[in-house]
Amino acid sequence: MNWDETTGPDTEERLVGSAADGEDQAVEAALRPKDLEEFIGQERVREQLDLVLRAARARGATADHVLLSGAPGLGKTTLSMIIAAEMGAPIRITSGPAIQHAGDLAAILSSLQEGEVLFLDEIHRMSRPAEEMLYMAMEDFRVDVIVGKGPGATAIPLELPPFTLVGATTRAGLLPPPLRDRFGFTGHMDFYEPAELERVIHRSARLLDVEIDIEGAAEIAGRSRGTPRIANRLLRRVRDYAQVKADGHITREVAGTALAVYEVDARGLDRLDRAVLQALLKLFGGGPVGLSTLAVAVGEERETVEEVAEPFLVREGLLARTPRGRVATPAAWAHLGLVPPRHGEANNGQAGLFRS
Ligand SMILES: Nc1ncnc2c1ncn2[C@@H]1O[C@H](COP(=O)(O)OP(=O)(O)OP(=O)(O)O)[C@@H](O)[C@H]1O
Repeated sequence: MNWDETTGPDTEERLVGSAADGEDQAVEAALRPKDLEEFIGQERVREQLDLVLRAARARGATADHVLLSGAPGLGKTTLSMIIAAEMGAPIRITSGPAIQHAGDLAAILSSLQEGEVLFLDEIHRMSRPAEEMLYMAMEDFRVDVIVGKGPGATAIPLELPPFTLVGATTRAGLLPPPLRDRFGFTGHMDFYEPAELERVIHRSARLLDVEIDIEGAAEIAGRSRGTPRIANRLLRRVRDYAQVKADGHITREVAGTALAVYEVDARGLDRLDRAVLQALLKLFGGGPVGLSTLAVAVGEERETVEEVAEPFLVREGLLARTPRGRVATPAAWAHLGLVPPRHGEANNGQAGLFRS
């Protein structure tokens, strides 16, 4: 697995990675729901946002600033586009890392039209000076543009048209409180339930003109790690398999066999996830074992194990991070079909024998 110092472990090649890859970007535009009605799941956020937008429309005002928090691929970009569509407003899309200097932000803000939605993805990764400029822009629709340098520098105030900022972040807790407080509405997006992902898959299958039955969609949904982006990606890979190896129709069997070929198991674990679990169970008797030792055992970087594999394993209740090290849960033994060593049994590397 590649490692990029600026962005962390490269997970793009993973079929179950939640970041968008090139193919996702090309297809996602066609699969995005266009209004709140079409947006599946996230009932509470949807209902609250519906009220915020209806009220703003009734007042003839620009909608309040909105903060969306949640893991990648849960629909934050989609929802920002829906906000713009529901308000009949244009949208400008940018991201925190793209704004290196306050001047970059000033250029964007000063070119916004009245009522426009500005979507700022990864807002927690914006530079500090830009962030401070954003405070004033959000509150007073005004920025101070600094002209010149040193003692002779002067701040020229610039009025902005009212706009709606939609900020997206993986964790709202990462935002400085002064920024967080300037959002009128914060929506937290949760992972999706399998039944909701089934609806996402049926909808995407319809749009992609793919035949799929109820059990086929359920099989893909169960392996999609609660994430619509992954559900759509798995659907496309299963469609390929169905076209080449079956009659194009996706059944439970076709989906199961296809995803076995791609090494995505029944719970959505891929090869890396299973390698980590297998090392933990078979080599270390279920732990506790230190992260670095575990990483060496699977031949990966420590950061890859910690940031790529572990979050999902922890979320699934298969692995626990404890002060003494990583520990497998009973569910991990069951998932890999292994028997945990009995209490007091020596951990001599023989633990974790396969059940016959
Ligand atoms: N509620 C939903 N209903 C149907 N499809 C959805 C839903 N949420 C997301 N999707 C689909 O999942 C894909 C990813 O969504 P989106 O790009 O909005 O995620 P994101 O949270 O903005 O991800 P990132 O943080 O990586 O930018 C899109 O193709 C979209 O169509």
